[in-house]
Amino acid sequence: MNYQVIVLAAGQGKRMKAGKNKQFIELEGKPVIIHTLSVFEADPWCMEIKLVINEKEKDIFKELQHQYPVQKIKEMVIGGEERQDSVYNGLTSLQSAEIVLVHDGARPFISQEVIHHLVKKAAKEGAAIVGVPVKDTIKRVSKAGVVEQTVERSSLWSIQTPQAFRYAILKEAHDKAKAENYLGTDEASLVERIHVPVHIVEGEYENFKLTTPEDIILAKAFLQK
Ligand SMILES: Nc1ccn([C@@H]2O[C@H](COP(=O)(O)OP(=O)(O)OP(=O)(O)O)[C@@H](O)[C@H]2O)c(=O)n1
Ligand SMILES: C[C@](O)(CO)[C@H](O)COP(=O)(O)O
Repeated sequence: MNYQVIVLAAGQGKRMKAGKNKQFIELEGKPVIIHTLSVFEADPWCMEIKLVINEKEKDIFKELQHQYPVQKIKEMVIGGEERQDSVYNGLTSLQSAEIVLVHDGARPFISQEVIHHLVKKAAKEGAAIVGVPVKDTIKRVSKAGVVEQTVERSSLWSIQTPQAFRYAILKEAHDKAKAENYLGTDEASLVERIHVPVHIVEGEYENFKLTTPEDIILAKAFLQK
């Protein structure tokens, strides 16, 4: 089974407060983005990687590509203002595609096993995403900081990437969102708006997104495991 993947690295990493794009933070001597790309480079099902970058960081990424060559990157794509714009640019740069995955460069611990479950599901159903059941008790809280409700947890999932779709479905969802100025936090939220059922594949808690400084401590601990 084959797929193409859009790997997103064009964000600023503001919440990480590292003074640079969090993709360049080193874990065990290698930048985060290289850890992430290595998973797809090693996966025989992955035919092509579209790496989406910030125009201003082109030279840094070219240097990285020189230092850590990734054969499946045929070209780098320039991202946009919002994550969704970056995905769109990656998507429209694909010449032809059947199954497309979208993955955050900031999730370096995705496993090949989960990717394969996801790709099989997307090939069968058209749309599939990776998630894990929430572990905490979840409450709805008012703006004044008072609990309004304890939400029933059994149907709540924390959603990760990769998210996988038949190309035509993801393109239609993005075109509609663009036309209606809708901004979602993930691809599935756009696909839900064109009424295509999105299937969940249970993933791993290790596939967390490096978002704030504590995540780097966790990532280092995870790599030493
Ligand atoms: N315009 C954007 C914004 C985000 N991303 C990518 O989307 C992924 C998930 O986004 P997030 O964690 O929000 O990353 P940042 O935007 O970098 O972080 P922050 O929101 O803290 O600035 C990251 O790999 C990031 O590089 C992107 O390609 N283009
Ligand atoms: C797509 C995503 O990784 C799913 O968890 C996430 O929504 C994107 O990042 P953000 O932290 O919501 O900006």
